Amino acid sequence: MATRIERDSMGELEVPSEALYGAQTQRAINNFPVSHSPMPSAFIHAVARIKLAAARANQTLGGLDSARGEAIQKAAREVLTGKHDQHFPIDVFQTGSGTSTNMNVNEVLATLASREGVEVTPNDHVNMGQSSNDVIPTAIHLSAAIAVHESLRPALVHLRSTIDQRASELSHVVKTGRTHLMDAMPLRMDQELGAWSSQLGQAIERIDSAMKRLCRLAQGGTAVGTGINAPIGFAEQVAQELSEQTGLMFTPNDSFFASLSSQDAAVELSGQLKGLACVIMKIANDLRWMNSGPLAGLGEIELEALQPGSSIMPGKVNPVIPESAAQAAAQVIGLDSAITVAGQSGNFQLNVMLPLVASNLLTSISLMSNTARLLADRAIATFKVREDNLKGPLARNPILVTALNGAIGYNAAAAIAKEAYQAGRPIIDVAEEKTNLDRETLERLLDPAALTQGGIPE
Ligand SMILES: O=C(O)C[C@H](O)C(=O)O
Repeated sequence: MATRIERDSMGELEVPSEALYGAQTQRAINNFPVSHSPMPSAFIHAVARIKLAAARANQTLGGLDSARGEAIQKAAREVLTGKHDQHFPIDVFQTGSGTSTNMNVNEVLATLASREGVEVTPNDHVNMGQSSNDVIPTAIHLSAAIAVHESLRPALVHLRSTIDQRASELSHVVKTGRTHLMDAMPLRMDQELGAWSSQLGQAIERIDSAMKRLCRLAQGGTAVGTGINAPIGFAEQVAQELSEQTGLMFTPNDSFFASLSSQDAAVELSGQLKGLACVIMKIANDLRWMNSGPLAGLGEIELEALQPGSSIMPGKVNPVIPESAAQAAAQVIGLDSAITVAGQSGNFQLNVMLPLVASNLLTSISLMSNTARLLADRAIATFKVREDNLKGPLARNPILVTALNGAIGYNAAAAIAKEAYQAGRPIIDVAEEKTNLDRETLERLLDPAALTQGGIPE
């Protein structure tokens, strides 16, 4: 590979000739061959947004001349198109402050900006009025807030409205409820799907609430939180610039010392993503149980056939979308554990597990966004209900006898249920023999559809 010589405060080293980055990035590439996973591009773009906003603020407040300021802004906009993503190769498992990634962006922007015919340096111009210690926590909040706003929330709203649509189409379908996986009292399918919708609605509320804290930024705190080397008004102007860039409402946090040394808002959002993952897991599991069979399972629904299920068993079709969703949910729950540990890693004035928080949070948001759309479009919108399979077990369900508790008492009802179950007979026939309730009364009391309304059967 052709190389060129670059220099930093530690001396000289070789970097690939084509690389837009410089010496500090190359040192980090050499130092951290750990996961071979680079920082997510959404995170790099968030850092570029901060550099763009900082250049504008520095032009107004910090004495950055307009030629350099404009060149840095142009370079940042180019990075935001994604066309230079390959120039940000540093591993997630790097310095805990994310200094390597901050310097990677500083170096690439300085190279691009210098092509405009002005000398722009990574530390003095691109990083002016900033430290990794405020840039990286700001980029965590910014990148996560953008991802929630642009991807996750719309995907969750779409999943919820798809569920609501199916629920209203299926409000006539009555099925056997299950508790402990065992036959229980009946309910309607819109009630069952309505539970998923309500869970999702509340997950969205919790994520919306976490967004408020996420929109408070570290920028302006610089090295330890005092704001050393940043001009007065810098924090406010950067927050204002980022708000204009994104349409979100960012403000400086009330304590930069807290912003630099903690990751509480990221831990909170990750926790809400974990809660969402539990919702997704529940929906995925209900779908696969309902779809089980087609002959020897519950067979209540038929998921759309998307691919051959088996390499050896011809004709087998598996619930691949719920399986994918359940794995994504498991991953989010796992990533949250690492974020929880990282959130505790604030030592005095700096949290030192920031790149891990950034990467895991964005991965979780992306997994949940994509999963919500897949579940909506390739499972929930398209499953068919096997109504005939629902009717038979419903009529024979001995638990319907619960509706007779008021008329004949729990013990008498239990005896009827036991006999109906052992003899495999409809509950109504056994109840007619064993009680003095007439057929008409029993039909009314044991009507599965009526039993889905709640209240005391009359
Ligand atoms: O990179 C910086 O700006 C500061 C660094 O993280 C440090 O505190 O040592």
